[in-house]
Amino acid sequence: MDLKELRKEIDEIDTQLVTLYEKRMKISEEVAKYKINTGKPVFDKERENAKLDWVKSQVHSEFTKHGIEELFLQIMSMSRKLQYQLLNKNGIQDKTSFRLIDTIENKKDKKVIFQGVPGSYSQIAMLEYFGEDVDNYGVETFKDAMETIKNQAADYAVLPIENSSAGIVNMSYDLLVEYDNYIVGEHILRIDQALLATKDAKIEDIKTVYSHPQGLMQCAKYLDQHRDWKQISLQNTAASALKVREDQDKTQAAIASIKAAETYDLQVLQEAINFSDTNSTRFMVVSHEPIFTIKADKVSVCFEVAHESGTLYNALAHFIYNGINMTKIESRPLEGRPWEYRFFVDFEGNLNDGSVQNALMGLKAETIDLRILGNYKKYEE
Ligand SMILES: O=C(O)C(=O)C[C@]1(C(=O)O)C=C[C@@H](O)C=C1
Repeated sequence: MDLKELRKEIDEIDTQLVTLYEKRMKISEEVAKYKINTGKPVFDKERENAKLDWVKSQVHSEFTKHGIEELFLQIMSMSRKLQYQLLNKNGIQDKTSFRLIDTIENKKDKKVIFQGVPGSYSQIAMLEYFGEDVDNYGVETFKDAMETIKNQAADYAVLPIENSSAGIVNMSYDLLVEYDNYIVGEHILRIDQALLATKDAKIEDIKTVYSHPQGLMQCAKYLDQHRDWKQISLQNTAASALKVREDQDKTQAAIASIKAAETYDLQVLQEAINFSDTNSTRFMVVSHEPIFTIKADKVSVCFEVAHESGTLYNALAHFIYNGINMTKIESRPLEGRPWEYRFFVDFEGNLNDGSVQNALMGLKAETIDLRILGNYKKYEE
């Protein structure tokens, strides 16, 4: 047979497949109506597994068993998506506990905390976001910040979540899971690390350099040129500046902000020592209240998936099939369960959008412990 004839045969089979697919989806619509009336969940894992076993038993080679399984996974996934859409149209939404408010821009009269001492990047980010005259104070650890917000002793906390050169701040991710606090805003700060020392110090005097591990990492190339310097990690960059000031030892230096040099009356021995000239840190603004505004255009969620082939793929399919743009995915190890992970996903949208509600409904049914971490306005310069 020539190619033309073979393609004609394929076209005939495809015509049947398309007709059958449409017919199947129409029945899925009827199933959705039944489920709307009875409250039965859309996702029926047992039924899907039985179906997959059966279709595999109908074909012969390993290769076609795998292919038919893939095909039916996709078909049933589309069928579920259609059903979630219909449920959503009928006003059956997963009630998120999020409350729509007019604005969080009313930042006056709010008490805001940051982690660290004055002069820290967190404080600078906080002042840029909330304004110079906001009522604020520093707490010692990230956990203290989350705890203070939980107890409502302050309204908002500003914590770093990611640096453009050194990557995510693990602690912030883990604390978002541990606490029922929510992201209500974000701010990006350009980070220019400087080498600070006492007023009488010269570069040749330096023997020890203090900073936050991220500060040391961001300046790795510069520190490589001074291999004889001992590197010591401290709680944060500004705390390193404070140490140098308190010790008044000209062999010590700190990697911190220029603002920290002003705050602690130190000398800037060298400016801009970070290796990336676009070095910046993204901070999150956290509140105890699950609130969002109509202007919010970014959603952060996290979830676990069963340790089975295809589960993450199927979960992420809810973004694709709802036309949602996923902007980030991260994973963090699960405590006590080696080599298992919790996934953190950021995507564009508002909790009021039908497509977002639809995706969340699907995700909730098909993942484990889905948490909506926040819906907030994306940072814009
Ligand atoms: O049988 C059902 O309950 C359906 O909703 C149909 C269907 C399918 O398309 O085959 C879709 C979703 C369920 O998870 C199981 C099966």
